Amino acid sequence: MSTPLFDRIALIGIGLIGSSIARDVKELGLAGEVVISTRSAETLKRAEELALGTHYVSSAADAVKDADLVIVSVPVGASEAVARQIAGSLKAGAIVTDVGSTKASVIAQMAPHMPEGVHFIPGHPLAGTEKSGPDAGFVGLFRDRWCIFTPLPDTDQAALDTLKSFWMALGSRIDEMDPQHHDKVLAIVSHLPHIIAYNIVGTADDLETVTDAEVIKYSASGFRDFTRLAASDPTMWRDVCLHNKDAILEMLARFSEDLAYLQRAIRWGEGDKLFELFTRTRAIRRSIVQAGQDVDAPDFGRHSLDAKK
Ligand SMILES: NC(=O)C1=CN([C@@H]2O[C@H](COP(=O)(O)OP(=O)(O)OC[C@H]3O[C@@H](n4cnc5c(N)ncnc54)[C@H](O)[C@@H]3O)[C@@H](O)[C@H]2O)C=CC1
Ligand SMILES: O=C(O)C(=O)Cc1ccc(O)cc1
Repeated sequence: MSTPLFDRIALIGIGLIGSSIARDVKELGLAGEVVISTRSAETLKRAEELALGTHYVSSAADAVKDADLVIVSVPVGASEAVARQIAGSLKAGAIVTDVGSTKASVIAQMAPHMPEGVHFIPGHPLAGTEKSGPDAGFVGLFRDRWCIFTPLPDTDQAALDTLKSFWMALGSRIDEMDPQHHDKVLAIVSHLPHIIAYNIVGTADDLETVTDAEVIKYSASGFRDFTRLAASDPTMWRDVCLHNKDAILEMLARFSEDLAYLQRAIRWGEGDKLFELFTRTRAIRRSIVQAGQDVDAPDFGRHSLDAKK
């Protein structure tokens, strides 16, 4: 148990990410009170059954009253609606943060509504799974994972340090980035892989000459990896695509060009070109593994870590 960092934390949205934060806060004793609010009554009831917080309220505005830290964990397209709901009830000096997968759009949606004296600090934990909802969260999700902050130019350093201490208490490694740069980096390392996964699984489903039953029966582990990503939450990923449009389209254009190069090399039997690319990409995988960031089957790996405690 740590000393509480905050008297009262408000969690707006209690799905995979919000509920994982709640579980860590409870396990580590990081807050005196944890007030939970979410859009649907059914999810709020489930959060209460799981005892994720200390108070459960249907209104986001009521939830943030007197909160020292407010964490918004909703699909990025809902950011503005939440900012509007909470703006008038925030306590002076409160820290408001989010966990959204895109940053420029979340800032554009939320910052204009934040009152003077409230510290709005956008954040993004690079940790998750393909699952969603309050049952999907677990203790330790953020351990040894990066959490990237994209502070605004006038961000208060003391508030930023406090927020960093919170995420470090959850075990995260901390980085800071410009929001536009964040959105480009994430477009290639996270958003494109999901889009490619949705696409390849869709293509397999549409084939006339190979049945769905054969795809399921004979799916090799490479295809299975894609199906895991392609099982990710449709609302969340629709919002990511719509709210990081420019960076995703830029990366997709590069990707399509490179795919055409590969297609041509296969057509013309240019084995040396294929061999050169496959050798280069193998080295990237090896450096990821060497850096200790091999995160195969992240959810199962994490659960087994927890089970050993
Ligand atoms: N799933 C993942 O692996 C990761 C997700 N993220 C980001 O975290 C955020 C939350 O994602 P998850 O927890 O995975 O989603 P989730 O679908 O598990 O949970 C979303 C929660 O938001 C609530 N919600 C939706 N619209 C709302 C509204 N207008 N007002 C209040 N509550 C609302 C839902 O009731 C639910 O409790 C998203 O912005 C996502 O981009 C960040 C890192 C990883
Ligand atoms: O499940 C996976 O492999 C993920 O990549 C999880 C994830 C999804 C979205 C994020 O913004 C960060 C992490």
